[in-house]
Amino acid sequence: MAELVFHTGPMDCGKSTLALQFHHTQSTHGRQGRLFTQQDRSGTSSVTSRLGLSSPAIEVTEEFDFWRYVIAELTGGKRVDYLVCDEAQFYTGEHVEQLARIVDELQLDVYTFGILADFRTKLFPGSQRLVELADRTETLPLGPLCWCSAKGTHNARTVNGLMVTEGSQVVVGDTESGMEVRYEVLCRAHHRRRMTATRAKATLSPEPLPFELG
Ligand SMILES: Nc1ncnc2c1ncn2[C@@H]1O[C@H](COP(=O)(O)OP(=O)(O)O)[C@@H](O)[C@H]1O
Ligand SMILES: Cc1cn([C@H]2C[C@H](O)[C@@H](COP(=O)(O)O)O2)c(=O)[nH]c1=O
Repeated sequence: MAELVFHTGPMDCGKSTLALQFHHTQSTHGRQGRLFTQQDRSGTSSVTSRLGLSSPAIEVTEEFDFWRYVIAELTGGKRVDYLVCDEAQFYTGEHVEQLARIVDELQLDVYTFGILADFRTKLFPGSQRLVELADRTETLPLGPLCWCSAKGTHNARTVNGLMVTEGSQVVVGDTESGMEVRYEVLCRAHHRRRMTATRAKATLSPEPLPFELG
């Protein structure tokens, strides 16, 4: 049975690396797939991993229709066995519905990769629809650590090291330090308390209590 799978986890947990590995492994076993992305950090139509791997990909614009694309490929005599879709959080609900139709009616495997929630802990529309429709949602086992060494689970957006909680849902960016606007993965407790690494360094040494008074 073909499957729609959603591989998720916070930023910097290895999703794009796994997407490229899936594509590579399947293609070396004679299967023919297509790689998709939307607004990759590199600014190019490609899937890029922080491990240095990258591969050209088809850009999923708002108007892009996965169903029409696959039907056109198949009726044009091309072979399509599976789809690998990175940055799927940015896809629309309609995109995800098209992917589910491809799985059900064409029996093609669709492997999607993306973060679940934004910097305010709200689900992205594409991720929400994937959780609703996917046959399986898999959380990647490894991931970045919060500055306190707990497992990093929540994506924070920071400006000069301070966490912000207002702004556009989509601002393409990275977790690299040294940038004015960047992302930092925190544990839930420190995300709730807006305690980024910079703020922790400035205010806590060592952290006096595991909770806030008042
Ligand atoms: N130099 C390195 N050596 C080993 N692993 C690395 C190195 N640089 C990055 N990584 C791994 O790559 C992961 C990020 O991979 P990436 O596919 O870009 O993540 P995502 O797509 O989830 O944002 C990091 O969590 C880390 O485990
Ligand atoms: C939390 C959050 C992230 N983004 C952007 C930042 C990156 O461009 C991607 C995530 O990429 P990764 O491969 O998982 O590292 O999403 C955003 O636009 N809004 C957010 O709230």
